Amino acid sequence: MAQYRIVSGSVAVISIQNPPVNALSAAVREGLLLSVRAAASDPLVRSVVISGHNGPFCGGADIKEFGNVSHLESGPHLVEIFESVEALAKPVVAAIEGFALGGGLELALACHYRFGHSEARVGLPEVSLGLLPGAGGSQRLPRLLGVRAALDMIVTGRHVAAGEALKLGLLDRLTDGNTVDAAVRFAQSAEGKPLDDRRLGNRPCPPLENIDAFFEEALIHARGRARGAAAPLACVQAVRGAATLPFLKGMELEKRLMETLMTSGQAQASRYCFFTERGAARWTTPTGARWDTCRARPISTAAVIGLGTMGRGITVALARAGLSVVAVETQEHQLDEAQRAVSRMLKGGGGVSYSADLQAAAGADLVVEAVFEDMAVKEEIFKQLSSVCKPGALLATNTSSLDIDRLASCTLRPEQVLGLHFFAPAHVMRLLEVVSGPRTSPQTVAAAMQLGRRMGKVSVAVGNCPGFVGNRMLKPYLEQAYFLLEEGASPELVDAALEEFGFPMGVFKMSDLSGLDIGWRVRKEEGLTGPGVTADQPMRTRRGRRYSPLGDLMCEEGRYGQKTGRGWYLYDRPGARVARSDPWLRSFLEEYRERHGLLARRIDQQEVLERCLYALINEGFRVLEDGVAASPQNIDAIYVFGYGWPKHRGGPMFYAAQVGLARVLEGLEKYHKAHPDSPHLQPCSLLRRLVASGSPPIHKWSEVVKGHRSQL
Ligand SMILES: CC(C)(COP(=O)(O)OP(=O)(O)OC[C@H]1O[C@@H](n2cnc3c(N)ncnc32)[C@H](O)[C@@H]1OP(=O)(O)O)[C@@H](O)C(=O)NCCC(=O)NCCSC(=O)C[C@@H](O)CCCCCCCCCCCCC(=O)O
Repeated sequence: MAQYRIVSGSVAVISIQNPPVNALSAAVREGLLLSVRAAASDPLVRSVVISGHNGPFCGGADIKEFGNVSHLESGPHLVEIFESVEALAKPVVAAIEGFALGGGLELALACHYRFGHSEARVGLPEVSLGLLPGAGGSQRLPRLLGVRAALDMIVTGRHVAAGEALKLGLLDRLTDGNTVDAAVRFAQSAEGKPLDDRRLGNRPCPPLENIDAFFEEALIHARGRARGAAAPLACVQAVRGAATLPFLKGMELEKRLMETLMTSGQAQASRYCFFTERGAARWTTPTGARWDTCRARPISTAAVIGLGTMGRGITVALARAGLSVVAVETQEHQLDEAQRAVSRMLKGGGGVSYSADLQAAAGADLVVEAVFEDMAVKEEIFKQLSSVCKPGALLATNTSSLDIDRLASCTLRPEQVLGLHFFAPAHVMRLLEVVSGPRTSPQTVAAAMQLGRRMGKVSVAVGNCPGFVGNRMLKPYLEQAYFLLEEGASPELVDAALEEFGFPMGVFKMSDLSGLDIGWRVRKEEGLTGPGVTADQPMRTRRGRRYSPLGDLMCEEGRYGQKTGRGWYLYDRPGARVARSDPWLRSFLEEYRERHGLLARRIDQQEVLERCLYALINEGFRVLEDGVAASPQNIDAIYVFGYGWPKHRGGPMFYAAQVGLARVLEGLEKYHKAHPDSPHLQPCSLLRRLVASGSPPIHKWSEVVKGHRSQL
């Protein structure tokens, strides 16, 4: 839909009307084209302003139409509309408030002038949807900005603030006032002036020296960052077309590349991630609590207990969300250091006060305990908090795996106790697992979810079990990686397979980064290693199942990863980041295999991927079956935003659907037959039931899950 009105006697104002983001749906495209034609044919109209109704200019093409080719093809095409806008013989001014993104910016590029509000932002983020700007953006933007600046915007998809856009020449003018009024005044002043030179399709791209070398390098750079995603490479190709081909030829190239991307599995996966991220806000718990029926009590003050790395990050995240925070650290020397670190991160005080006394938490609406992962210490703190804090205050623990219900039992307000699993660094990472125990009230979940949103996090409501969702699924993945080393693989081989798949870091590099000692401590607490294990126990079996002591042996050697300069890889010094292969490790693994009578065999990347990923996915099905996650989409959001799962592969559960559930089941059956002592490879019953019911699409899985008792 587009509104059409004439103002000041000669200016046609066309206003895109499709809340909330004024996306270019078929109806909008229809309305837009009709309005442009009306303006062209009306002799009273001497100029045109295009704006967005009620604020935002336009969020781009309607992503909801992308899954359906018949939707895409109904109504006029964007390319055709934008050609008519550019060809209009009357000046057309885009009045950009809020944002002009994707097709929205492409529309503005087809206009002859661009006016922006000083707080607007513009960008071509199609790459993050597995696409390229497919309505002329890849051809017009380089003609306006030059190849370098345009390529940067198109390949990164970043949003550019109005001030920068003005400097780049992307916007012609900024205003702090009413953008449409300013654009109307300007349009009138431009009436009757020549427009040829304002039509970007008529302009050549500003020349660039050593063009071939430039694009070769750009391609190498993009390939290095793409982690297997095709869209960034297609973006480079399209911009190269803009730099080397006449406009219409460039448009043909853009169209060809777009058609390939649009129908790809990667674009489907990226689109799925877009909606999954937003869908997490519409949380439900199988106990009946829902986002739209629970009123959240507002939180305006918070206390953070424990100012180690996590506590500092959480303090920063809460302060940036506008909360008044009291940061408590009972160790005086740590308190000073933490205060300096937090102030540095916040670039000043930022509404944070500090105390060494737990009593300081008395007035807070929410307390986040962030001491180290020790149940006894946490229990003691929760006992104290229960009496110190005001009635109604929520008590949260930042933990990656401990039992929320046990902590709730230490208090007189179990319905107000929950887990907030932040990911390090807590002020940077997007994911927050909001963990409710069996007694946590829906209002408590609602308040935490709302707070997560204020902090800019993708917050996912999950149930209480060891490791919750993310770490619970990570365990079988890590376990298979260790087993593969025992069987003949090297850390380099395993990591290469996972990095080629698209993870930013393979499992062994990740383990070096986070510290091998963390898992060692957890295994000791679980009685899998350490003094509790009697000498007569076989080293490679625990509780009747296969166990790899490799991680424990590494820690006994003092190899904790990057922090000690040695782990699965070698580093130049403790704390250094560049991983090098370590000959010591090679001999260590050889000796280990010899000692345990293990014959090293040739392992290929496919086996690495299948063993590690299928074991993780299998646990994901168990998580669904147990009701610990409300949907496969929630699991995928957790993996994409917290564990580096590549967006262009959609998340583990989406990936399973894309590979084919029958194939995943078959793979698990094969590996379980070969490794019967590894229960994580035994296909779970939900996966079997889904396959038996014909592998329904992912949004229908919940129908098969239904009927199962939930723990959420
Ligand atoms: C805009 C935002 C920055 C706003 O953020 P905010 O936080 O305010 O709000 P939300 O993100 O929560 O969003 C609110 C609400 O709106 C929904 N939504 C947002 N954007 C869109 C959209 N573009 N389309 C549809 N819906 C949208 C969102 O889902 C929320 O609703 P929900 O119910 O989920 O809560 C932020 O939203 C944002 O960043 N949006 C995305 C911006 C973006 O990426 N834009 C680019 C879109 S892609 C594009 O524009 C492509 C064009 O370049 C060209 C298209 C040409 C097509 C040609 C096709 C040729 C191929 C043919 C295939 C041939 C097949 C064959 O061969 O057979």
